[in-house]
Amino acid sequence: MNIDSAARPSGGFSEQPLPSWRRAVLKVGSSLLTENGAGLSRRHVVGLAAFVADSLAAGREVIIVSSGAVAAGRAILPTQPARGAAMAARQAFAALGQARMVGLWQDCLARPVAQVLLTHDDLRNRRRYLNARATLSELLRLGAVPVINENDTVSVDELKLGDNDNLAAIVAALVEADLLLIATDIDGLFTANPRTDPTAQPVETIDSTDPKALAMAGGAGTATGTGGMRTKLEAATRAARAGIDTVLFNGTDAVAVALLGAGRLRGTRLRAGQTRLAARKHWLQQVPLASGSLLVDEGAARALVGKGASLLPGGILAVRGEFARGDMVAIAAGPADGEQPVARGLTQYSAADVRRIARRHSRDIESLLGYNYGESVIHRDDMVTD
Ligand SMILES: Nc1ncnc2c1ncn2[C@@H]1O[C@H](COP(=O)(O)OP(=O)(O)O)[C@@H](O)[C@H]1O
Ligand SMILES: N[C@@H](CCC(=O)OP(=O)(O)O)C(=O)O
Repeated sequence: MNIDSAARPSGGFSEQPLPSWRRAVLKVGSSLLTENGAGLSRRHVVGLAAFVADSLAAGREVIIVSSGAVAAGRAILPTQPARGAAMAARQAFAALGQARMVGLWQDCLARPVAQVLLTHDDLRNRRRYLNARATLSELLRLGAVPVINENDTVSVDELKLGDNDNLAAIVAALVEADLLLIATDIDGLFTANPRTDPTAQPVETIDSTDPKALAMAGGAGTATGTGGMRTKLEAATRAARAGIDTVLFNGTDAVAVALLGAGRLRGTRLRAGQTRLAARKHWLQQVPLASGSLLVDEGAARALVGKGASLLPGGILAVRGEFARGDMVAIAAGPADGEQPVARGLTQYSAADVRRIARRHSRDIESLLGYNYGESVIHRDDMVTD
């Protein structure tokens, strides 16, 4: 690709390698989908969609988190909200504009686009969280492009995620993305908001959790945006906790967008400082144990500890107590008078289900239960050994 880096001023940012990735979440802010608050515009979406299409063609996976529903809806029925009803008006605008926003992505992408609307509740409730994860994996397997937004029409004030930067970080952890790409209307992070401080300097790379980064960030630059740099840095911190790097770049800059496709970043890299697996294992250690537990045979215990294998139903001898799908359960092995803790992990099946599939082959799960959530009861990535 021949990219003329000198074609456009870059706010002082030079080029650096983009961290390598196979699955990424791309967050696109309202300012990139709208033109001065006057409804949707494809101007910047076309370039971002081309980046997505090229990435898919190269065998990568991209999940889009897109804003713009409220801005689109506001332009469809421009009206002043009734006094005290700003929230209801915003929710109504979101309902009006959502379909058009997703339609815009579909217009610009040849692959089928799938609308996914999430609320804070969906992401806090472990069963719904796991189901959202399963749906997104299936969409990716089918070759669709998920376009996610917050379900603004049903999100109540105190439970709202409120900004799509944080939503994108949660989704990145949910789908175990390698990278969170945030497209916005500014070249990257500056030492202060350059729209108000002419001495602001570009920051090309910084640790996501460095308190200096958050101190630099100000609010939104336009009436269309929500949260400004602050929510982007919160999102980077959140992604870092899952071991995911974040990059910020200017989605209005066609050169910066094209560079991404060539594995180059002109913008800010926010480093996670730990690998995804290390972050996940650390997080798993912190999750409280459910009251139930699993007793496994010696062969299964050896496979878990020695080979880092997943726990299959065939190696489970007994189920103690009760737990739900998604709970953290303890795994033990050994004779009744000398059981030893072996590992702990997030179970794909409830206690009642495991009682029915214990000692059986994974291929029998579907016929025994009438459904299946995968061949393992606990996947190795969801497990830490004691
Ligand atoms: N330190 C900073 N560096 C860069 N931009 C900043 C900074 N502090 C505040 N901003 C503002 O953040 C804006 C981007 O956030 P926002 O308007 O919410 O965009 P989006 O719609 O893409 O989420 C920039 O246009 C800028 O005005
Ligand atoms: N869910 C809202 C977007 C909220 C939001 O975070 O906006 P932005 O800061 O522009 O990414 C919408 O679709 O309009």
